[in-house]
Amino acid sequence: MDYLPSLSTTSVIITTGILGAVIPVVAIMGFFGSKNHMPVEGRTVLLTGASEGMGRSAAIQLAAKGAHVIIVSRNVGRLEEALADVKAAAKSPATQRFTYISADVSETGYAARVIAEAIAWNGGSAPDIVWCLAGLSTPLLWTDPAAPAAARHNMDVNYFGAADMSHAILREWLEPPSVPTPNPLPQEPKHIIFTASVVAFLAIVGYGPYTPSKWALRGLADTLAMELNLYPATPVRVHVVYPATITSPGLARENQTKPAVTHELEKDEPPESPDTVARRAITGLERGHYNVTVSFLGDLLRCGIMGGSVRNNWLVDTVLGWVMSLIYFFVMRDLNGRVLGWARKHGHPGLGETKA
Ligand SMILES: NC(=O)C1=CN([C@@H]2O[C@H](COP(=O)(O)OP(=O)(O)OC[C@H]3O[C@@H](n4cnc5c(N)ncnc54)[C@H](OP(=O)(O)O)[C@@H]3O)[C@@H](O)[C@H]2O)C=CC1
Ligand SMILES: CCCCCCCCCCCCCCCC(=O)[C@@H](N)CO
Repeated sequence: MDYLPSLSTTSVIITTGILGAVIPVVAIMGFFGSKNHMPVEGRTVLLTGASEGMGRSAAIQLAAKGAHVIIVSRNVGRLEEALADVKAAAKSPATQRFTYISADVSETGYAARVIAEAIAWNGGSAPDIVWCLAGLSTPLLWTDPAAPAAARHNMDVNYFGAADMSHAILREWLEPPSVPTPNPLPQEPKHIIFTASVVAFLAIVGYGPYTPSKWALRGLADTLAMELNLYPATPVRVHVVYPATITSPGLARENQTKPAVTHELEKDEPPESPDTVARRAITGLERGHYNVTVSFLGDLLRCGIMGGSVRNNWLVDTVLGWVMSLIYFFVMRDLNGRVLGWARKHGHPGLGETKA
């Protein structure tokens, strides 16, 4: 039996027609929504995982917008190099401040130390925005002997590294006022930003050690999005950014273990540079988006799995969600068919050798 047919032309025509009706609506709504929901000029931003890749690009772009910037990662040499580039991008070099803090986000207790050092450096005030970008991916088939240990490490860095930071910074931001003020002035919201991946919308073969750590971030963010309603006097916004493939040093590292069949399916999503992904993520954050995507495909995937997540635009997200329930009939036949076809062509992938 040939493996299942790929996307049929009918489905493409239907999809194009529906999206052709929706896209102008999206464009018009985007045009009128020009308020910046995450101003950074004069505010302090702390970014973990910002000495390389998307985090380094985001730090540079936020410095260019006037933010004071703290970058956090392990390797001091790379931190110093990245900080030089961040400083060079400053909008107002005479007044903006920059520093780095070396830390391993997989270590228990790192976050409290980093926040304490950040507050000491920042004149006694906590950072206004915290963006957790530190992460890695170890793609392996789940039967690979190295998969369980890789899964635990990916969870330690990608999930617990961000979860512990969100716990530490929320305890700073949500400290009850020493003197209760009956009518506090409206404050510019603080922001906690997680960085997941489109595989947290659509799981792909070969990412078993990685994908659950990014789905876990969605679960925590959705919980906080509801829980933060308990603190109306100190507004905090939570966001999750969902990149697809980024041509970063991390991509080169993960490709060393990535199964060939994973490469085959990933070809459908064109890779983007760290600068492009960071720029699109910041645009989504400035638009006030909760689940922030960096491509139209990513936004379709977002709408295909919203559940109780905060919507960016109820009308558009609902319509695209309906469309996606139709498209997924064809997409999942295509993706699963290609994996089945791969098995027919290449045979049993084996259980033994581990590349990690
Ligand atoms: N690359 C891709 O295709 C995709 C990446 N993502 C996600 O986007 C984020 C950025 O990815 P990418 O641009 O590829 O990043 P890179 O892998 O290129 O860079 C990772 C950064 O995080 C730091 N880091 C890694 N591990 C730790 C750790 N344990 N503690 C502290 N810092 C750490 C690294 O510095 P150091 O080693 O010195 O600690 C470096 O600054 C990650 O969360 C990733 O999972 C999402 C989708 C696709
Ligand atoms: C309309 C709907 C069409 C759906 C087509 C689906 C095509 C699959 C694209 C999967 C891309 C996976 C990128 C993973 C990036 C990542 O997180 C790793 N590089 C880890 O760093």
